[in-house]
Amino acid sequence: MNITEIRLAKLNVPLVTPFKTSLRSVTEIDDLVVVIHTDSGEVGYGSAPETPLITGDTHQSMIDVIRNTFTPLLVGKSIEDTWALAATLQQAIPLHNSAKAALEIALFDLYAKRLNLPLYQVLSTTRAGESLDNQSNIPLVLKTDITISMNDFDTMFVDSKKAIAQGFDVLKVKVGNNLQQDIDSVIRLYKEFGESVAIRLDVNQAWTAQQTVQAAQCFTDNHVSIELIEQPVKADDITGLKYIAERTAIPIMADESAFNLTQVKNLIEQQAADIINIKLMKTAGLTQALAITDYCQSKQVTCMIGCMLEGSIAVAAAAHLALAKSQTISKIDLDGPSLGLYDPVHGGVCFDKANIYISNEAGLGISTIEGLQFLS
Ligand SMILES: C[C@H](N)C(=O)N[C@H](CCC(=O)O)C(=O)O
Ligand SMILES: [Mg+2]
Repeated sequence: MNITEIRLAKLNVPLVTPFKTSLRSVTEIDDLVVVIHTDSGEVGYGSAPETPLITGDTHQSMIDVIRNTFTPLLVGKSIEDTWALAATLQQAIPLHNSAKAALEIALFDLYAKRLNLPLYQVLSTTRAGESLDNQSNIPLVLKTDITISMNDFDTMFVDSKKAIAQGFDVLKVKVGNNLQQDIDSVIRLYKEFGESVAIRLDVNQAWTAQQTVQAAQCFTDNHVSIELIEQPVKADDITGLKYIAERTAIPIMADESAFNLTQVKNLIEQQAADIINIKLMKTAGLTQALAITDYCQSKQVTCMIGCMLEGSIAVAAAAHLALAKSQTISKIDLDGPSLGLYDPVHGGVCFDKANIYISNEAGLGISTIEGLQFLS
């Protein structure tokens, strides 16, 4: 099975409600879709959103690097060599993690189809040629949290109530607006809903280390139980993360500080983070995400599988990874597709509010995608 062509398309899905973090506010899922064609007629799908404030990648930068750098490296190559092709992609040029992620996902979709295995079974191996774990007894369902966007308290209250009514039992509450307002909103949300759901916070880098310790102390003083605080300080402020981790019992999760294995090792060695949020758009795809989960498993560090605001092609790959590495990835933040008004991707992984059902179809199992707008 040889690669003949790589086509690119846009795929947009309006959101049920605007997605607001301390970094950005958006009203639709906006993905670049990669379609890898082969001489057997089989196609592989991958996708990536643009998150320039986090990854530095825009759709235009992805289009340029895929067309100019990656396509010439892949066309004509055999899908049998997917592990080597992924290594070639990673080494070809620094950065461009989102483009690499979309391509790796499409390559592994094809590779798993070639092996006639669901992707999670392929990811249960760590490299080509290893025998597959017997995964037949694992349940093929994951439960995701849901993002509660950063808004005034009344809006966050309504959004939380609706999410709980839909069956979500973990709220990922976005904060990072104004410290006192953040603290007040979280305390009030906890008093309203803390009995029935877990509450995790994502600050998206908006607090200082001192503010984080102050907020954590307020939560403790008010008997507010917070599951974890995600990326409270700037991505490069590892000293700040360590300062916080030394002063609060609330687990601290690294997100924007943890793109690659080197950063993850440093965070864990320095005891600057308790939990690592793995996202394929940060790790440049599946291979480095596997290396990070293997390392975290060896250090008995818990991981979350996360996503950007993105649709169900790449998030399906993340769900397969979570299933393959469920011993280490015990927290799931794969709510991107559920935040959309509908899912244009059919077959394979089904995102049904809090539940993510993973099928045993080969690869990602995608049958059709509605509304793809191919780029010329
Ligand atoms: C969508 C997911 N629950 C989430 O919150 N991801 C963000 C980044 C999303 C973005 O800005 O696209 C995160 O964990 O920081
Ligand atoms: Mg985050």
